[in-house]
Amino acid sequence: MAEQGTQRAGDDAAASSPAAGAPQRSGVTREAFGARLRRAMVEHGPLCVGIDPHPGLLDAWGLPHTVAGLEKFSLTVVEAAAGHAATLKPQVALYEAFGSAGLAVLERVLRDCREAGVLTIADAKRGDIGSTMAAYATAWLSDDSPLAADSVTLSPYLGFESLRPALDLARQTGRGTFVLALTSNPEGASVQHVGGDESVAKTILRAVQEENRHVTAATRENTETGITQNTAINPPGTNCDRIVINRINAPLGSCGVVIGATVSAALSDLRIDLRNFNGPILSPGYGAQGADANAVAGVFDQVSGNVLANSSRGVLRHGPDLSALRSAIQRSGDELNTALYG
Ligand SMILES: O=c1ccn([C@@H]2O[C@H](COP(=O)(O)O)[C@@H](O)[C@H]2O)c(=O)[nH]1
Repeated sequence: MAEQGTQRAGDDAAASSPAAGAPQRSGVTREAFGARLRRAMVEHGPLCVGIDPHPGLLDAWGLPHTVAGLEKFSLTVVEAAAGHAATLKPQVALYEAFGSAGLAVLERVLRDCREAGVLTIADAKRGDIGSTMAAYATAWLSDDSPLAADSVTLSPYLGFESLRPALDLARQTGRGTFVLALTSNPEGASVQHVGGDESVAKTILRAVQEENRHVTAATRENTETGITQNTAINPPGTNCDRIVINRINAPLGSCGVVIGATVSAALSDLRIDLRNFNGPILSPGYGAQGADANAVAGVFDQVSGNVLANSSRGVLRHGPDLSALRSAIQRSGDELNTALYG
């Protein structure tokens, strides 16, 4: 993990103080997740590679359905993706399926990512009443936990404020959260699309935006004054739209959302305006679920610089050969770069 910077753990672009009442941690100095993610996206582009060791993929890779097979699969993905994608997202369920030995493999994966400097999103989709939520928060977001990741996915359907222990601990330890807002699966509509103009999804987006309120002023200032061109994505001389350049460089909050690349119709039906959204948007649905890079760009045209598009099976099917897998990751990253940043 890149533990650069000398800010107090959890500080974002502008000052923010740890929420009162949240547990104090060991005080490792770590730059805020939003800032670390922004840098990773500038350096490596908007691709998140999912580590989803499905039984069918283990078969396709010629690996046994054992803990050894799980480990070989996972570490191959880490090796192929490190330095070629902004983040890695292990799907926690597929490790839990192997019991405690599977979780030990996940601990190793998270540790290896940290050592390789790759940011992680533990896709655990946790959500519970506040007192239990505190234990989930400790597991995924505290410095001392063997399962600590850079960020974790959260389900707000016990009420957004039930997530408070995780939101606060993430801020204190310089980690991040991704809250489910509009998931990529069709069944999500029966909960998330309810409420018309005041849909459940819109309420979640508003709550997340409020969590990141301290980045708004900095973003506006950045857009008005102009900023350094992102030379990794837009080499000097590239004729790019200045707004896109600014979006790519704009500060990101550390609290993000999950919005599927498959929900374009819902975004317009529910009249959701993402223009001022100030956090990262993790977008599954690219690849195996049918959305291509242009579809991702179309869904998020107002906020392209905030998008982290996940592909799991779409790239994983190119393994087990390391160079074939890495090439697939690079191809996906390149097509997303072109589609989202022009
Ligand atoms: O709305 C959501 C939230 C999470 N996911 C997860 O992302 C990956 C997608 O895998 P693919 O193979 O690229 O389809 C998987 O881990 C899901 O649990 C999602 O798909 N949609």
